[in-house]
Amino acid sequence: MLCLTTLKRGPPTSVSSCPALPLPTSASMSPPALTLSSNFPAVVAESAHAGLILTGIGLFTFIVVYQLVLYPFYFSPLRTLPGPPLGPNFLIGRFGDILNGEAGIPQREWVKKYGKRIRVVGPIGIERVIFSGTEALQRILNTNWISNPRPTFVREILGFVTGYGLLTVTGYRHKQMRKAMNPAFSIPNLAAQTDMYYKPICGLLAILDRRVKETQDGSSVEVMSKWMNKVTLDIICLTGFGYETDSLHNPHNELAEAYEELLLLQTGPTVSRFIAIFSIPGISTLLLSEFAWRHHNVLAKLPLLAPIATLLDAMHRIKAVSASILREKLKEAEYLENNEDRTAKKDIMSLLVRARRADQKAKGPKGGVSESVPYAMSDSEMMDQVLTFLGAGHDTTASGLVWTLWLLAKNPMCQQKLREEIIPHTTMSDTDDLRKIGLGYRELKDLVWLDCVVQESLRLYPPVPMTFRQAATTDYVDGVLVPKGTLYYIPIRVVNTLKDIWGEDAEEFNPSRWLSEKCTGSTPLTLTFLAGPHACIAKTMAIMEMKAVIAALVANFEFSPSYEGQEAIPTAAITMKPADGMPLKVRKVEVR
Ligand code: HEM
Repeated sequence: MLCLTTLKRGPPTSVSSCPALPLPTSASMSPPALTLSSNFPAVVAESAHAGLILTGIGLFTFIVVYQLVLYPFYFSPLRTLPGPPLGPNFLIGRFGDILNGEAGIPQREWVKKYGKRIRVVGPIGIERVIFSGTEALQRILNTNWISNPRPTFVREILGFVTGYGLLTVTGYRHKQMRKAMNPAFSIPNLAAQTDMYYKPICGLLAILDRRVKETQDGSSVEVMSKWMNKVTLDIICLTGFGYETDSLHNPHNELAEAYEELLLLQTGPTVSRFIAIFSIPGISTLLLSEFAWRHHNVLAKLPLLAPIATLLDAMHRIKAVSASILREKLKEAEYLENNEDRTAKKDIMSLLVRARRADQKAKGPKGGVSESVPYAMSDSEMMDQVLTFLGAGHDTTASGLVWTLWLLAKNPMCQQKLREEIIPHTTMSDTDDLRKIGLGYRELKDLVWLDCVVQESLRLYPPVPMTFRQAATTDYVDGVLVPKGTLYYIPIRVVNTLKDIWGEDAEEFNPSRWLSEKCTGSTPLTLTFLAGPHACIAKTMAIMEMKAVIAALVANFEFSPSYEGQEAIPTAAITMKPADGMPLKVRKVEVR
């Protein structure tokens, strides 16, 4: 047994200085000098080793106790902010509530109880502050947006799945990229694109029609998430790249299959695992390497890392398709230019490729970086944009559509009113008994009740229920000293349902509230598409697309809950999804 004095202070000067050692007998002391001196180096090494281990353990224990208890309780400048008590488990903080609760609802309850400036301690003692006042959010998202970027772990995860494009860049780089991309999302371009929505939409109508007709009672239960994911993927591929996926008719389409696998990874526990893994410095570079791809099968065998293997595999396939889409677009642009063909391709990528060629020409062979010279995206940045459109551009809209259908299913009168508004704008198809719809940008915008329904659904069930920012500098926000490095939890769903903004029925579905907004001309703050320079670049596009899909569906089908007492269970992952995929009963609307 080693004595403590030995461990703490190095080699003992005499045997008796170590009280834990039994006193040697005269027999065992022979020959004393020789025994001591021959063991001495080993004892020294062992003691030093043990000393290091104990110091390490002590230091580690101190750091853990400091991080989990001392800092949040006694030292943090944010400790006086109100908020839910620490725990119940110091290691995960309030993370369990967030993970197990409905998306955005624990936060809403805390804001109701503690007010608009609160502190929540998350895993390993990391504090998050939640500001839900308009001025504080304005400061974080708008006035001081450059000092409050997305945290690294968010950028790493988003970058891995949606490319290192607009969703991950910040500051001047972001300004340049956004400026280059804005024209592709302008209203004239979007207006020119709306007719591209209708091919996938008509495909969906025909599929649902057939499935309903195949049933005996004329009503089929359909998992809405599945169909909305397919139709939105097909639409973004057409409008984004002029690329026909037709995942609606082709269940083994490689893009659709890869995205389905990614969607399955979007569960609270898996996303938290990703957050932990992507917080390790350098990990995304490693995971993006050829080495990681070659060994991803090894990861698949380790239960903790298996989701990473699935992520690598799905992204590998998505990137292969994206690269071929981009190659085609570049070739096509060159061909059209060389042949002086002015045929205007209306998809977003064609516009970006054309704009890039023009900028490259303006820059000249030497290139340039000053603000006066146009900024031209590199090939890899273009590739990142393809991934961004695919990743950010279909899952979100699909989620918005699913929630809108759910709200309509629960509110049959509202659904009927919508149908009555839309049907006069439809024509009967010659080939089947479906109502065809081909509304353009302006007509979709002018359908008042459709607008109210879609806006109200996006308010109540925002597809992205929350996001994060991180203070890059110490700042005063709403009178609170927020230290550098603090995580801001941006409570999108909470702000969208604040009673002091939306009234007593803030948490209820009431599309009529948007009628009065139209009369007064002022729209209160909704954060569904965020605000400030990082607000969703495709807000108008997403709303138009949702309107076109909902109008076509409601004109032809009635939607109702699939069983008595059905409740929605919004899960808390990156986008807000119904846990059960949202089965709804679909019945054909009678044609009179
Ligand atoms: C209903 C559908 C959609 C919703 C609710 C939505 C919501 C959002 C939100 C909340 C953000 C900010 C995220 C953050 O900063 O943390 C965002 C950013 C973004 N969204 Fe969307 N989005 C939708 C559809 C789309 C579509 C269809 C596209 C592409 C075609 C798209 C592309 C982007 C991009 C590129 C950004 C980054 C903007 C920037 O930082 O400058 N989104 N979106």
